[in-house]
Amino acid sequence: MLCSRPIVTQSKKPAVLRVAAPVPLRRPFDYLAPESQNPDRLRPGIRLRVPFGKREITAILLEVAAEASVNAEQLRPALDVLDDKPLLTPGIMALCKWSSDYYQHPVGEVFSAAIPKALREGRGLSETHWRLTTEGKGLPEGALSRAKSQAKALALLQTGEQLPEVLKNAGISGAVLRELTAKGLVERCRITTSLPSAALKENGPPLSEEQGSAVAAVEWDSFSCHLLQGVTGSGKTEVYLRLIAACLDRGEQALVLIPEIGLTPQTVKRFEARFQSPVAVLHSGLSDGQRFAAWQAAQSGTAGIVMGTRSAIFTPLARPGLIIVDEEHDGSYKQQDGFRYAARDVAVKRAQLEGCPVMLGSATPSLESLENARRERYRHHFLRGRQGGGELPMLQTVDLRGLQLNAGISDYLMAAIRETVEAQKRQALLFLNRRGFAPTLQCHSCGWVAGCDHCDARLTVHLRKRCLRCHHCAAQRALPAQCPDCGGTALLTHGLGTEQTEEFLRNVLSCPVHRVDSDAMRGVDAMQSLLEVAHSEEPCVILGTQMLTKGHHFPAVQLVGVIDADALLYSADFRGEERMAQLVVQVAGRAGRESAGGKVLIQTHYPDDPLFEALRHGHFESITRSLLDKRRASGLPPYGQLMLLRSDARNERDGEAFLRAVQKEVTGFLPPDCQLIGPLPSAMPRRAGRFRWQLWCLSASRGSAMAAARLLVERAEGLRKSRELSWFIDVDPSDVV
Ligand SMILES: Nc1ncnc2c1ncn2[C@@H]1O[C@H](COP(=O)(O)OP(=O)(O)OP(=O)(O)O)[C@@H](O)[C@H]1O
Ligand SMILES: [Zn+2]
Repeated sequence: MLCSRPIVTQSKKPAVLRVAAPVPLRRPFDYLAPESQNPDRLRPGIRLRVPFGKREITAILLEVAAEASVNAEQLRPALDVLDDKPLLTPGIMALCKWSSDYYQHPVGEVFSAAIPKALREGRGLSETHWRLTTEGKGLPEGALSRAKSQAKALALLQTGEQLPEVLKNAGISGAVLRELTAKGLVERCRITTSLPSAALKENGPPLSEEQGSAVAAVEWDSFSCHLLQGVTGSGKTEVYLRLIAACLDRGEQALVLIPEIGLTPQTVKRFEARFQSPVAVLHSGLSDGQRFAAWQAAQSGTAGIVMGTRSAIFTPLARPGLIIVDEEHDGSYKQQDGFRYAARDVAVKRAQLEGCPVMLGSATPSLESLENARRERYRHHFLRGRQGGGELPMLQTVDLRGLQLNAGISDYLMAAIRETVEAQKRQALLFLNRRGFAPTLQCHSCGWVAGCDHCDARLTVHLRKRCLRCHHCAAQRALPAQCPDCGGTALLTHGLGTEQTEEFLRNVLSCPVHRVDSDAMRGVDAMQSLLEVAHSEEPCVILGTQMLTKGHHFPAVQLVGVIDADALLYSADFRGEERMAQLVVQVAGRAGRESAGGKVLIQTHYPDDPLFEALRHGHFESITRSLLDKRRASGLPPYGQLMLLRSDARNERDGEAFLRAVQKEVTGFLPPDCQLIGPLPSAMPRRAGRFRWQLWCLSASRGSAMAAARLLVERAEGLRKSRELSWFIDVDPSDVV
């Protein structure tokens, strides 16, 4: 940090502490060591309190350097050293530095992703944890069952040592622990690097040949990347469980990424049924205290298994041994704001840095991963058949041309729904990727259409809440009774949403209809109660958006209907077709998971489209092959590396002008295999009152892409711009619209 007066006047050249500070600037900052500080304590990965402008902040020590990057006489000393030993492991330190460089994001903000809030605010780590005494371990089962809290504490401690925070989060008070201590059953001890338990609570089923060879192919102790392509219900999770068992057996920890919070309770339950070792869970739905506890359990090594959504990839592990990324194709692995990383790609990098195996699993792998497998960078394993009694469902298209539709449903689909819920007493799952009642409201007298004042978009009619809502910004207003232009009272709705189909089905069916979309499913609990319904196996219809496609297990679903496949067919994004194929295969995969005779009906006006043709024959591989050919011809990912420089401004032309200026600055300096395209307006140019432009940069190699990213950011930072214009770089964007 710069300061006008010299603070240090020692003759010997003082050590320079280079830190990552949690500020939006793309560079590290230098400080002097606090006076009277033991230099042995100054190891990379510890936290320091440092002055920053007029504030004090917590920063992470990156390195002790010999030379300052500014005049050494201007350095200010750090105020305090907060940790005796590094909070972050060398693996995480290297990962954060790589991510900051690769995604061109400020290093301090990247480090913030790796540390829970409590620690960023300077709180200390626990130095002790609780464990059972010899007497506690010997206690017969059911002892203390009358003292509920005490019994609960003992049960938790039976799975291994526990941090005070973990016990507190489980509702166990200090008083309970004191009582147990007085009885000589538990004790508090300093945290040692004990190994997590490798014992199993239950053995899994004997593996199929394909499962067995995927497990056997994983070599330990060194980096290797595996792609497990297994049809829905083929036993991918069983492969993960076996690998985790082997990892725990080696005294190492496994990190498992899953795409959705909604999937966590289910998956955690399945893992906890298998292993003695505690599972530390990290996702965005946790309180700060819960997050702190889970993070510590991972970092100290007490949790053998660490499971979480996207950001869990930055959790330090005392002894990393295995990384698993389930549903690796899922869009939620890409962060869409701030630090825009792709957790699947970061996971592969992390495995490489930590020297451990990583397994990516999916029924519908991304084209990126398939191409890596084809080039033999990843080892490719297949699970081709279903396990556990299910058979892959039959897929059929329903030609909608000329057919009468009720709330989007043809008589043919309706008959199949009735057959399923009324005759077979099973469940039907219907997929419609649009929430609300209808996407358009129009005046029948003058043609007025309800549009958003802030976006280039129409407002969606939500009949139940009697309002119009923009699905792109937060705008909402009451449903008008009259046309605001001509006063006409005949207002029509066009198009279809889940609310409308739900209402129709409720009127014609006697069984329950459950709607699953982000309006109906607020919070983790809503999904849990839906899953309870699904597992109760009562005949019902489950109607929902892509929330339904996320790997949930619906044992009683016999019929899957895709109501409007055409809506998926045309997309402004070059990944549109890939997503559509993944979505259809995933949603189809919910049918017939535990019995034969599952059926999938896809309603479309284009039954001859080659995509449907291939899907009908169950040829996901032939679809991906033809999609890869198209990408190769256009040089798009995975054959070229894409990044976008995006701007966002209140004035219609500012963003374009800014990107043009950047383009001019870098022209002639980019690596020869990089190509700039644009500036182009976004597919929806105005959103939430701001105009959005993008400059594409397509590179033939990763090395050039990284060089180009650095240059683009450096030049963009150097340009003058209006205060209300903002810009950012998106490396490997998942959405380009
Ligand atoms: N080798 C096996 N023998 C018998 N049953 C198995 C075997 N492997 C898995 N199963 C069972 O088959 C069912 C599906 O397995 P699993 O959940 O592992 O599949 P998956 O591929 O992960 O499914 P998803 O489509 O949700 O990704 C489960 O009920 C599981 O217990
Ligand atoms: Zn809007």
